[in-house]
Amino acid sequence: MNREEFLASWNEKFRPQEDGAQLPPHHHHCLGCGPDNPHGHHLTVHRRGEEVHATHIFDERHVGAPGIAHGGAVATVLDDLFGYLLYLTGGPAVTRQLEVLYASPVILGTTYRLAARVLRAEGRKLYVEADMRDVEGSLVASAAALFLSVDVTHFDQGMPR
Ligand SMILES: CCCCCCCCCCCCCCCC(=O)SCCNC(=O)CCNC(=O)[C@H](O)C(C)(C)COP(=O)(O)OP(=O)(O)OC[C@H]1O[C@@H](n2cnc3c(N)ncnc32)[C@H](O)[C@@H]1OP(=O)(O)O
Repeated sequence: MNREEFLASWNEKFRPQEDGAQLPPHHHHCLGCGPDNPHGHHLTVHRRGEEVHATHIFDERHVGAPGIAHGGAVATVLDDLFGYLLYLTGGPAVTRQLEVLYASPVILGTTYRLAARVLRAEGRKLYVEADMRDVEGSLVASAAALFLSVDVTHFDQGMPR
């Protein structure tokens, strides 16, 4: 996909998304949500009111200590979920700062529920938070991040020359 096609597909994704809708992946090879990335998490995310929700099971590709998800893999999923809030706020932004609290080990092969929301927006700054819970509702991890809105030309930096 060249730059123009990529840009067109991204603009299409920013159309208003109905409550309950499954939101589109950032792109097909995104580490968090791209369906065509064999190393990725293949996150599936829905809009729930002013939040975005996902259910996720970490597997052997994400192992840190035996049987337990790597903290970086957990951070990846939380960061990517934040990237879905951009469909609600309506424009591209990137992570400037990310803080993760690991409340308890994330066990491979276990279902977790994630939710993220915008706390506040100040100019280009978007303050967001997320939590990840087990099916009983106990908190296993939470995250807070600052996203900064960017012009689409930001993504030109990664385009093949
Ligand atoms: C061809 C097109 C295709 C499009 C296709 C799109 C695909 C879209 C995929 C998305 C997928 C998402 C997936 C998950 C999200 C990632 O993973 S995003 C990837 C990881 N993040 C990055 O790569 C970002 C790397 N960092 C940067 O590029 C630059 O630092 C940034 C974020 C653009 C900011 O640069 P900058 O604009 O020069 O920022 P700067 O002027 O220093 O600061 C701006 C303001 O923020 C304030 N600020 C900065 N840091 C802080 C802080 N920690 N606390 C408080 N204030 C702060 C500054 O004081 C300043 O305030 P003002 O002076 O304006 O009042």
